[in-house]
Amino acid sequence: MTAIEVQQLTKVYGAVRAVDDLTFRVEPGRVTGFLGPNGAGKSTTMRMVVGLDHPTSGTATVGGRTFRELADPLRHVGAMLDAGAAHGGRRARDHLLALAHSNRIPARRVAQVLDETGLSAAARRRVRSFSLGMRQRLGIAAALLGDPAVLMLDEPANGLDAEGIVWIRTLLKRLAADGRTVLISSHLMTETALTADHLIVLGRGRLLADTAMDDFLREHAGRRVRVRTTDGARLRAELARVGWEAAPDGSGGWLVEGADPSDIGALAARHGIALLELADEATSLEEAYLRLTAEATEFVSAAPQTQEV
Ligand SMILES: Nc1ncnc2c1ncn2[C@@H]1O[C@H](COP(=O)(O)OP(=O)(O)OP(=O)(O)O)[C@@H](O)[C@H]1O
Repeated sequence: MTAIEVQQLTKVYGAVRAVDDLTFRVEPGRVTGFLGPNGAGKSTTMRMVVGLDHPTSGTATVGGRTFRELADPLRHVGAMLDAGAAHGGRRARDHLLALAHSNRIPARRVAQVLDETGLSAAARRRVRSFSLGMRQRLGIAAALLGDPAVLMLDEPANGLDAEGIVWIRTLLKRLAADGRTVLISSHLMTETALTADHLIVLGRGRLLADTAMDDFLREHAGRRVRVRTTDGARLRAELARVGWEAAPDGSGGWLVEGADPSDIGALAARHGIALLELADEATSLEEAYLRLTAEATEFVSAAPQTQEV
């Protein structure tokens, strides 16, 4: 079982603390979404995990070893941090063959990963003729090449079409179900909600959350009920009497923040109000995430300044 372990990791660029005393573990067997606003430190953290950047202090290890200590690292960690990394003049197959050769990976893996990423027909084309989505697939093919126990992908769905997005979601879930460690950064909340089981959220280089997706939604999302009735005005008045506020949903129904369907159903029954619809509106990951990061921003701007910016 191979985990990514980040301990008291800090990276300072001049006056910017890009990563600030970060500690977390990415566990095998599940997809972990890595979230945070622009500039939160996600890419810097990932770069330190694969040895592309040196920590100012702290450690980032894979299976207890730093990336530089791993023999044939692509056989342990597959990373796609920059889908533009392949040289445009190279043919896709040759790019993968060179990577395989330098990491002592059998050449037959090249055909396998080209097939797995849907690029077999384009294997002999030069990378410069590839669309953004095809480059993305090639980056994922390179990450899969060494059949690694750990995968780390920066914005894996970037540039993929609808079919490609379903493909990558299914692939990532299967890789995690195989027992691999899968870390994906993303700004696509709906996609992350469908793919990830666990979340690590950063804000200004610091850890804001490290939690199961379900718990995250429960903790940071508000409850909300959508209700439609033949007598909206009366329902609204009765709700107001017991402290609930019903707001029009724009399509003839009402939204009641903070309520549970059973609260509304019981109240309507007591007053003989007919309900046409009563639905628990699951708050989206996007709303929960925005609430958390907004709280963090408020906290940061309200806190005393300890450093010159
Ligand atoms: N090589 C560098 N030199 C100077 N500053 C850097 C460098 N790399 C990153 N930074 C700064 O570090 C901070 C964190 O950047 P990083 O790219 O890690 O964030 P991110 O969470 O990946 O953002 P995004 O979602 O926009 O990709 C930012 O303020 C960025 O400007």
